[in-house]
Order: sequence, then structure tokens, then C-alpha cells
Amino acid sequence: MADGVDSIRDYRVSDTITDTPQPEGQYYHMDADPDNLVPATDILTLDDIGQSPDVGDAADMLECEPAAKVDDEDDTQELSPGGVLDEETVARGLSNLGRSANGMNQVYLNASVPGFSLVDISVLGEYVHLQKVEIPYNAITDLTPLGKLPHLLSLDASHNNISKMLDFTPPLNLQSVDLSYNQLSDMGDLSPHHALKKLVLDNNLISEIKGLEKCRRLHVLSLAHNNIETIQGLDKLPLRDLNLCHNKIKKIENLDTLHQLQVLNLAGNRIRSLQGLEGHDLLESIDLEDNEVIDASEISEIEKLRMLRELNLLRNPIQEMPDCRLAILFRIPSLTELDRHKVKVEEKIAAKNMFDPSLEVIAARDHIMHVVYNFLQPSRVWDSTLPNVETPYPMLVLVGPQGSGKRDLAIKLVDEFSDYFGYGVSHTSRTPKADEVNGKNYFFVTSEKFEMDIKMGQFVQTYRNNNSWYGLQMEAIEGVAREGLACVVHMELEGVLTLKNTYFEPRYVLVMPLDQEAHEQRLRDRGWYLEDQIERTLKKDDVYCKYNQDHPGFFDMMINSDDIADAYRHLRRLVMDYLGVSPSTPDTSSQPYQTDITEGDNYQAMTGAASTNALGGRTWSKPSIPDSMLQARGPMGSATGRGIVEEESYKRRHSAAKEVVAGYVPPIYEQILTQFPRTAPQTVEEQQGLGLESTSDNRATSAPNNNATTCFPPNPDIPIIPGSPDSTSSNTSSGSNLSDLDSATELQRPGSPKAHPGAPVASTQPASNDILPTEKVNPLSLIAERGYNSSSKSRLPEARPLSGGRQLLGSGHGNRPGSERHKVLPPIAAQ
Ligand SMILES: Nc1ncnc2c1ncn2[C@@H]1O[C@H](COP(=O)(O)OP(=O)(O)OP(=O)(O)O)[C@@H](O)[C@H]1O
Repeated sequence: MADGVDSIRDYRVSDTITDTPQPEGQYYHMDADPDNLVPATDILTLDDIGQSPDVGDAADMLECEPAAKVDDEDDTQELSPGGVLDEETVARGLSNLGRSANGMNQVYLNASVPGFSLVDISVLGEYVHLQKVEIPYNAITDLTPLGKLPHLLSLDASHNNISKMLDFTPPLNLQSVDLSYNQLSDMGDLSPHHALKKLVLDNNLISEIKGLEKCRRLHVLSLAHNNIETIQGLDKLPLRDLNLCHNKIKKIENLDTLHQLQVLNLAGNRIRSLQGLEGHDLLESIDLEDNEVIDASEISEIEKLRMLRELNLLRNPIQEMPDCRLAILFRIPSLTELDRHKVKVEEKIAAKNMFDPSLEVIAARDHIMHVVYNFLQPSRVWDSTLPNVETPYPMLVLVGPQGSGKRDLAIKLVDEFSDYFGYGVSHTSRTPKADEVNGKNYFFVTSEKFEMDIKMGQFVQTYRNNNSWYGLQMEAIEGVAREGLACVVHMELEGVLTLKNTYFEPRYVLVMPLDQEAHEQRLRDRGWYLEDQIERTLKKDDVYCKYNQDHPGFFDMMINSDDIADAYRHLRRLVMDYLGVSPSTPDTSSQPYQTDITEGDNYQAMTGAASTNALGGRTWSKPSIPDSMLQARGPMGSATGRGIVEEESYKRRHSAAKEVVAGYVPPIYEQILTQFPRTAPQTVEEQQGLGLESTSDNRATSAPNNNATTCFPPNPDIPIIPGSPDSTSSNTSSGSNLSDLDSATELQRPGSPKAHPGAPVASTQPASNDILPTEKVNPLSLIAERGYNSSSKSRLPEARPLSGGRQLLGSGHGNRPGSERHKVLPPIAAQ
């Protein structure tokens, strides 16, 4: 017998290492210095057997020693002949030297003898200090010898022929047992093994879960590949990881009391419903691969599991559902792994955009759809884009939730200021209400017609509400534009977001019922709406308020519409302020819109200038900012119609983009100059003609916002470009609106310093690379290319004759192009 083996056995027998020298052969001989051994912790208290760094490290140094010695011996010797485990075989498998349970001895704690076709393991009973025994891949049928190992913590007896469950005297503290791949058909009574933390019984013949009632420390239970049909016998166990995959389970049940469950594997069963998983708040991983989950609604059972990170539904009929992956990700956004694939951020965004797109995404899609359909139509020059694409067509949009009163306000406003405004009638597929007139309130069309019109590229924006379509057609705007009027429309936030993507740059007035009860009452009083419609509308109040808060400057103005008469009074005053209309304009409003115009109203300063109800050089179009707003902004206030915050942000982005593209940032002075209004340029004479000199300072700060010389000292380095809409030349005249086409095409000639009317005027010799690539593309050139150049004016739509007795307003200003009649809306850029 080799020395090493002798030593092991002797050590086993003596059980002791003492400080005093012992006769040779009686104790284990160690080459390593015992002093170097790190004292082991109390191994009985270890949670994870054999993983104590202290014990393990020391053992690593030494555990090879006996095996090496044995290897030097006769390798041909048969180990454990006849399947009877012998000491030599055990000697080869011993490892992990550590302290014995009583802390007095150095002992091997682990024995591993796999694959020896062992039948009899009686000899193991003599190794009383063993804490971990690994005897897989043998032919063991009887485990009773292990009853003699009182300190056994971990047993791996998988791949044997065991048919009786742990039928041995329980060790003190057996915590982990692996009996997978055996012949177990009955779980028996595991009460004696109440210390069990982990029990693996995979690939047996078990058909019933039982005997675990007393295992109050069981965290991990694996019963994969058995014959289990019903989940039971697990009540109140502290299970964290339960594996019941590949059984015959049809229903998830009796898991309610497993409050600590984190990982659940039910793959390879016959489960159809996820009912029974709800309420397991700690569940992190659910594997349901290869089951029969078919219904997407089942996801609702697990979508509230906040800790859920991994879900596997591969090989379930639910996978046939279109966009199944995105649908699941949308419903359970916390997932990091789905169907064995990591979830990408892009997928989560795609899921959100597909199933609950933000208002902005809805609007962007709506816009794209209309642009594409429009593009497919024969191109036209719209009256509302003239005199050039840089000139925003004047529009007023009243925005607000359903029943906020915006529609009534719009109609009332158009009635009263019919020389300025026309009502842009939207289309809808909803059925008309009793008092509604087709063509006045809406154009009422069928859904089919509406959708056909979409495909015909007729809409600027659309919006779907309560299964009905709403939309504003280009023709509705055009009809008003041809009259030379500013278009007033009302719509919901979604419509505004689409409109913000278009080239229209309307004024947006938020009409908001701030008192929700009053709003609710108004909706109920109408008697049109269903209960859930009212609920949804009231919820949308919050969306509006939040949007207004989160996007300062998004709306130009907000009007509280709790009291509709009061709201109209505000709106009226605002409009008059914009238009520069005299308060002497008779207040034609009657009940319920009693306007109350007092002497103290701030537009009174205009009285002298606009007593004839003329525009006084101010328009509804973007550059005209009410005095109150302009004052708040100061002399550097926005002239582009954006809110001040939007404007600042826009400027920053603009200059940053310029810097990146051209490596050049125009001085702030120039940037400001280029922000001057591109519409309704107003000459100094015109302002003087309005008697601005005699008005209060209030007017002086607001009126000249399109006159650089008033706001800023003239820069001798900056050339005044005649004909540019940004030009502030006082030599303006109300020339042909169409002549702008000439100047626009002129402006983009190669090498011309006037490359684009909107391009910043950088210096006396502008460098061509100061111009953003996008700025080099003048859409007017595209128009010109299509034949709408200066020589083909005849292609432009002819103005219709003036319809019925509308008053011509203002003097000395150009008409709104396309109308040639009303001198109402923005005067044309001077040539
Ligand atoms: N083109 C459009 N784009 C977006 N929203 C629109 C459009 N036309 C109408 N809407 C809005 O759709 C909502 C539903 O309109 P509808 O006329 O059916 O309801 P209502 O109860 O009469 O609403 P309201 O009294 O607010 O006008 C209203 O808020 C309306 O302003």
C-alpha cells in the first residue's frame, strides 16, 4: 500500500492531528507546512458547502498531494472491484482539507467518486468527517451508509439507480441533495431532512410533489423531466427557484403562497394560461418555452410583475401573433431578455412607438403620410404659400380639449372680424349633430371618402378621435387664402403637433378649461358624450396642462375658458392687439359673449392710428407680436412666431449647426438681424403714417419689430438687399406679389451674395461656405424648374373676383397674394 494511502486511512482512523510528533505511518504525512493552513471557519454554519474561501484555499494547496502519490503507484490496479467502493478509490476522491466539525482536527471534507459503477458505498460510512459527497454516475441503489456521516452537508448521487428517497438516518444538516437521473417514483417523506435548502430530483419518475411540508428552508426545488401533472404540495415553502419544466402540467396553480419565488421554469408543459403568476412580485425570470400559450391577453397576468427581467415564450402559439415580440416588450417594458435574446433599447422604443406612440410620433407619422400622398399629386402653387415659401400664411389655431369652447370662439371671432378672418372648415367622418350644418361646422364625409381624400394628398393634417377622422384639408385653407383672409381653425393637440411640422406657422392659442368640474359640467350639459368619452376628455385636460408646462412657448397664448364670455373677451382683445384694430370696432358680440372693453385696455393707444379699422401696418402674421409679449421679450424678442424659449433654443441650434457645417458662427448681432420678420415688412413711413410717433412708448417698442433701424443701430457692413423679405428698406412699395418669384430665383444664382432670402447676411462679401447646405436649396428654384418662374406667371392661379361687398382695408399695402383684393393680411415684402 502506498504511503499516501496509508496515511489517509490512518488519519481517518486516528481522527486527530496533535502538536506532538507521532509515530510515522500513524498520521497523515503532509509536505505542506501545517502552519500555513488558514484556520477554517465553523463549517457547520456555511451556507454554501465547500465554498468557504478559507477552507478551499488551504485545500487547493494540499488536495493534489494524495492523488499525486497514488498516481505514482501501480495504475493498473483495479479500483473498487465489483462495484464495492474501497478505500483506495475513496483516497483518490478525497479533497478539501479543512477543520472537522468540532474544529479540533484537520480532515478531508469532500469525497468525490464518480463513474466507478459503484453499487456498494458502505465504506463511506467510515469517513465521518465528510461534508460533501459526490457519487454520481454509478449504479448505487442504497444510500443508507450515508446515515453515518453526521456532518454531511451536500450530496450528489445523480445518475444512479436509487429508487428510494433519502432513506437513511438524516445527517445533522444536509442542505443540498442532487438525486437527478435516478429511479425515484415517490418523493416519500422528507420531513427528517428539514435542513434542505436545495433539492434536485430531475429526470426521475415522480408524479406527485409531496413530503416537503417540513422543509422550511428549501430555496431551490427542481423536478424537471418527471411525470407531474399538478403543481401542489409547495404551500408556504420559501422557494426562490422552482423548476418544473418538462412535466405534464396544464395549469399554473397553488403557487400563491410562494411569495419569495424569483425564478420559475415551466417550459415544456401544456400550459395555456398565465393565470396564477400574478402577484409574484419578486419573480425575475419565467421560462414558459414550448407550452400552449396562445392568447395575447394572457400577458396581462404578468405585466404587473415589476421585477420581471427574463421571459421565454418561444415555441408557444402566441409567437404567431404579428409583432409578438414588440407587443410583449410594450406590455412588460422591464424585460431585459425575451425569448432568450437580450432586449435592445431600440426594440423598446419601437414597441412604444408601435403601441403607444407619443403625441409627437403620431404627429410626425401623420405629417409624413400627408407629405408623401401630397407629393404623389400633381404639384401646384398654393395661394397660401405666396408670395414665397418664406412667407408664412397667417393662421390662428385655437387649441384645446373637446368641449373647451374653442369651436364656438373660432366661429364667433370669424363672425365679428370677418374682414380679417375666415373659418377653416375641417372635415370629419363623424355623424353631424342636430344643429350642425355640412360645410359650416365641418364637412361631414364618410370614413371611406375621408381615407380616399388622404390618399389623394388633400389633407394637411388628420387626427383620429373616438373612431372618427378629423382633418384639415389644404383646400379649406386655400379657400380662406383666396379671400385674402387669415384662416382660423380649431383642433386638438395632436393636430397642432402635425401642423408644427408643416410650413405653416400659425399662432396657437390654447383654450383651456382650468376648472375641471366646470368642464365636466359643460360636457354633460351638451348631452352628446358617453361616460367614457367624458372621462377620457377630462384626462386629456391634464395632458394639455402638462404639455403647456413642459413646452414653454409651444402655445403663443393661453386663455382660460371656464367662463366662455370671458374667454371670448380675452381672445378678442388679443386679436385686436395683434391686428392693431381700434377698440372703437363695435363689439358685435351679444349673449353669451358679452365683451367688456374698458378705457384702460392696452390697445387703446392704437385708437388714432386705426380708427378706420385699417391694419395700420400690423398683421396677424407671425412677425406681429402683441405689445404685451414684445415688451416682455425686449428689443431682442422673437420675430419668428416661436415662443421666446423655443426661439432661444432654435438660435442656439442654428448657430451650433452652422459652426459644425461651415466652421463659422455669425456674430450674435448678425444672427439677431436675420431673425427679423420675413413677412409683413413695414416701412418707417408706414409706421409714421400710423401716427406711431404720437402713441405711447408701448407702441414704439412693438410696432417696429420688422424694422431693424428702429431696434438696432444700422450696421454699415451689412448690405441691405433689395427685395429680400428681410430687407428693411424704406423704399418699399406694394409691388406685385409674384415679383418675389423673380427675386427669389435671382437670389439663388451661383455666386450671388443673396443666395437665399433666409440666409444670414454675414458681411459685405459673404463667403459662400457660410451658407448651410440646406440653405442652398431654395424651394422656389424647384418651382421655377417646374415652369413657375418669372416668365410663367400665367400658370399661377388667377385671383377670383371679389366676393360680395367685403370692405377693403388699409392703404398703401400690398394685398395678400392670391386675393388681390383685400389689403388685410400681411403686406407684401418690399421690392
Ligand atoms: N382637423 C382637426 N384636427 C385635430 N383636431 C380636430 C380637427 N377638427 C376638429 N378637431 C377637434 O376634435 C375634437 C372633436 O371634435 P367634435 O366636433 O367631434 O367634438 P365637440 O364636442 O364638438 O368639440 P368642441 O366642442 O371642442 O369643438 C374637438 O376638440 C375638435 O376641436
